[in-house]
Amino acid sequence: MIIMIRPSGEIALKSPRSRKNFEHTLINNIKSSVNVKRIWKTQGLIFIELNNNDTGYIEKISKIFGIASFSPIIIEKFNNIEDIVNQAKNIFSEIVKGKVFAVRAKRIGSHNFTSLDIQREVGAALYPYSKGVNLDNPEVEVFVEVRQNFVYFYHEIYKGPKGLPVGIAGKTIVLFSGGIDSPVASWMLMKRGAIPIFLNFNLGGDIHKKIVIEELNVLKEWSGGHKLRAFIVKGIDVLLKLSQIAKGDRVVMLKRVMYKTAERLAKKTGANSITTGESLSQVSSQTMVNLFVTEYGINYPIFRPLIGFDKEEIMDLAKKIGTYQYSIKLPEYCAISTKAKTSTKLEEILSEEEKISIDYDKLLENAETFEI
Ligand SMILES: Nc1ncnc2c1ncn2[C@@H]1O[C@H](COP(=O)(O)OP(=O)(O)OP(=O)(O)O)[C@@H](O)[C@H]1O
Repeated sequence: MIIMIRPSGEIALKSPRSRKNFEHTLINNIKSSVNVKRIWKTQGLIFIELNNNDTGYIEKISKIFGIASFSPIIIEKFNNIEDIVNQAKNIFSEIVKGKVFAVRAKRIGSHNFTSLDIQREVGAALYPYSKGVNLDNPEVEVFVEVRQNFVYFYHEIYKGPKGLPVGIAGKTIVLFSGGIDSPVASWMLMKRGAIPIFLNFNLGGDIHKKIVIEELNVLKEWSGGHKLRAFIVKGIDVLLKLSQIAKGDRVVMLKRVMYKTAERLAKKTGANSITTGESLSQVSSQTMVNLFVTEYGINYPIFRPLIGFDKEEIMDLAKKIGTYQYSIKLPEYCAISTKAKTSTKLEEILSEEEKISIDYDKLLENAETFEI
């Protein structure tokens, strides 16, 4: 089985050096995601020959970032247009049976026929098997692409997720709660080529951990075969410390602890950013002023890809990604009691922070780590 893969349009627009690098990463990701016997690249397209025992390849390829679309194809050599017509008849006569169809032809190279000739002649050859031709609204589209002395036949085009290949953008630390939003934020960074390293503060024991792992397994399917690393910190130890400070400040303080731990982890792992699932004004800890106080003094860029999304949009994406069904099982953690103030004061938070003296390195040393 041969698949023709069309990389995201964005890749073709890069400078030759970046393009080569992006295509190289994409090829490696494809090799790590499906069982490939042979892979080659020509004229901006990637071709793979799959080992026959790879089942579910359509679902797998449709989750590799950097791919715009793909088609299972049959490649043949030809001497003249009659060869092409005969081959098309063999391949497609069953497929157009009882259906209204259209032939779409493309041609690259020099030949003594045009793509219109191919459309006309292949159309005429298939017509007797079909229910008729309709170029505007066909039930089946038959594609014939002539490239120099080869011809490609296909009738299916599957969508890829577009974006850029995972790995081209370096690593980001994702503050990963297990709720609906942070898995979506992780997916969006992966879509732009980042490798996520997950940092979770466990606030709900084994149930919390189980949900986090289930979600990571779903995200793994989108990772282009990259290993995903996760760190699970004992969040309960932090909650105990927070009981010393004013109730209304606790949520923002907890977030500061998470950001600061993420900063340490970024240094340790060579990541260049921190990613969160925050969306402006979604809850009281995500007001603009609270985001300002939360990230004050953090020296890494903080990516919040969901900042302008409303909850419904985020939920729709979570369903598409596949994490929603696990996220909704996460219980609300009310252990840090009362809601955050909508407007915490930076000076107050900084002086309270001194009181609680947290050893961030120790939090990481004691974290449970695993790789998926
Ligand atoms: N226990 C946690 N461990 C790691 N990061 C967390 C944790 N809780 C929250 N975060 C980070 O802070 C962001 C905002 O969390 P918050 O609980 O305020 O909002 P949320 O809308 O419920 O987010 P989510 O749906 O991701 O849980 C999360 O998206 C995540 O990036």
